[in-house]
Amino acid sequence: MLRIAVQSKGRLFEDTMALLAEADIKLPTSKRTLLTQSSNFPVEVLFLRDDDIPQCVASGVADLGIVGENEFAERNEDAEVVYRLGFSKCRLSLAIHKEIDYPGLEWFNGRKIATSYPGILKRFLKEKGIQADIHVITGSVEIAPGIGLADAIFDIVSSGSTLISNNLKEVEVIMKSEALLIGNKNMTAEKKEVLQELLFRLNAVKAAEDKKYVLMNVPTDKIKDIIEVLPGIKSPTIMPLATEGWSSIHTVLDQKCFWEIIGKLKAIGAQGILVLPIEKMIL
Ligand SMILES: Nc1ncnc2c1ncn2[C@@H]1O[C@H](COP(=O)(O)OP(=O)(O)OP(=O)(O)O)[C@@H](O)[C@H]1O
Ligand SMILES: O=P(O)(O)OC[C@H]1O[C@H](OP(=O)(O)OP(=O)(O)O)[C@H](O)[C@@H]1O
Ligand SMILES: [Mg+2]
Repeated sequence: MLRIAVQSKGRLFEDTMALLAEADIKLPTSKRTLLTQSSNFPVEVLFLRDDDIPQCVASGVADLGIVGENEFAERNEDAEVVYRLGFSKCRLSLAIHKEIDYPGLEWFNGRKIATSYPGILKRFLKEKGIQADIHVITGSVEIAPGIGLADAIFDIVSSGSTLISNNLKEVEVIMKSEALLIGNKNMTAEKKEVLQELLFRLNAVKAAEDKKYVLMNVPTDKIKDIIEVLPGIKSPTIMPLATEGWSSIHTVLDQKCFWEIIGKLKAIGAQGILVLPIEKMIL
């Protein structure tokens, strides 16, 4: 039985639970238990505040944890990154009042910086030789300069809208972050085996992300032209239609280049194009 520590509520909770569900790991839906077992896979889920997840995994109380890279870096605990999950993307940045002319990092010498990430900030400032005063605050960091609590902030930025609404501007990006699956370094061979199965499922889910299954009817004499514009996983499947001179082509397309390719297919003569979601993909 593998124990996975997951954020009990907050930014990571929904995407984490959705990912486990896509990997067909069934968990009871009633939320208020702190430890819950899957009914169809040998894992149990432990719900914690994200701050406590790295330590819990490093100490072996949990075998795995799903946590933001920022929080993992801040805690500096001895666990390993097992898989980069790709959601909850954000960055940790230094920001100052929007009207200040920013000359470069030396501006921070002698300034007071408010943050919930003192560990990462301290390491960064030391590496750059900047002497600043770190003021630890656990939330609403962006308000600090406006109320005279600090000259600058070091916090999470995603869209940047919190900075804008507090009259701040981002001047240095210190680290990029995404959700990570972290693991204890001393897992037993049995647990590692379950982890391999979990990773196999996560890979299948991730590989299918942003991919579409596309079916279309094409004039048989245009098949060669159509294949030239299709970047499918291998070669596309081609089947004759009942109507003489027509064929059906099936392939997988990346969402990113989807519209561009569909346009080209139509121009060549493809018709009746169907686009279906893909749940899992085993490569
Ligand atoms: N605006 C955002 N966009 C994308 N990801 C974010 C954003 N804000 C936070 N995150 C990521 O989600 C993680 C959890 O954020 P959340 O705000 O839920 O943390 P928290 O308030 O510390 O939660 P907890 O109550 O568990 O301690 C962060 O550590 C970060 O990795
Ligand atoms: O660049 P943005 O898209 O505006 O996102 C950044 C904000 O998101 C997070 O706060 P959250 O909304 O989770 O609220 P919190 O203060 O309760 O953590 C983070 O602490 C920033 O304040
Ligand atoms: Mg937290």
